[in-house]
Amino acid sequence: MIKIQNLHKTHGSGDASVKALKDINLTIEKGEMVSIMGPSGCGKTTLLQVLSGIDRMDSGEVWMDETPIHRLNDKQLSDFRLHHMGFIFQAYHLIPVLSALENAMLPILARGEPLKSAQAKAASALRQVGLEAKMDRLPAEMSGGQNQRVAIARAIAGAPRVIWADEPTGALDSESSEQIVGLLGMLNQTMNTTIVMVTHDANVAKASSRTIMMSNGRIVKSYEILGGTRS
Ligand SMILES: Nc1ncnc2c1ncn2[C@@H]1O[C@H](COP(=O)(O)OP(=O)(O)OP(=O)(O)O)[C@@H](O)[C@H]1O
Repeated sequence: MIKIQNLHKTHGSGDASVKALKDINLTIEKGEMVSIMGPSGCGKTTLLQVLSGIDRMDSGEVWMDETPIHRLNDKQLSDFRLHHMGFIFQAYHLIPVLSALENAMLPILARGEPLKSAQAKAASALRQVGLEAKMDRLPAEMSGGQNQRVAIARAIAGAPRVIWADEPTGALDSESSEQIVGLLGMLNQTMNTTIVMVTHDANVAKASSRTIMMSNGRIVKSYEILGGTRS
């Protein structure tokens, strides 16, 4: 479970400062698939970055199960991210000179696991996303949808508690977008991994079990989605 209490975040300082998050309170249960929506600049990416510990909050509390994310130092945060979180970004963030398999292995190697174990976990994740035949391909040799599937394999290879996805379909055409959303929904159900996803696209949000609407740094609405993956 992720529990967020009285969370505030300001970017910059002085006259140029922007209050990006204002008193966010939210609980996300284990195994939920949650979409965060709202107009440009309302604070969606900032929320994802603060929850995942990529960025620091001004004040408030973020608990992941029994772990107080707000109290961890930089080293503890980076260890926690490596062991318990997976990340998917709009621009894939794959390393161009590495194959699909090598890209998917990276977070596991970064944890200090042996090469063989990293290879086995990455290969299994690539099979789960349907890329068993493309493990040796470089990012430039695959489509956008395939690259995003590699990124998803990289995110799930280490069996994280939560996957943070920032506009995972933002760079894809509608068909690839549908496939990626279907894949995330399937992984959410079969692995019971919590997924928190920022999206502009109401069709993408439909696949989740709950949508949270933000406006001007605040959560203004939260609603369950009938027909979503877990309803
Ligand atoms: N590093 C930064 N320095 C200063 N201001 C920032 C920074 N990052 C974000 N902001 C500001 O904080 C507010 C929230 O930004 P954020 O990127 O979280 O919004 P968003 O809802 O994800 O927007 P979009 O949908 O356009 O990606 C915006 O006003 C933005 O300009």
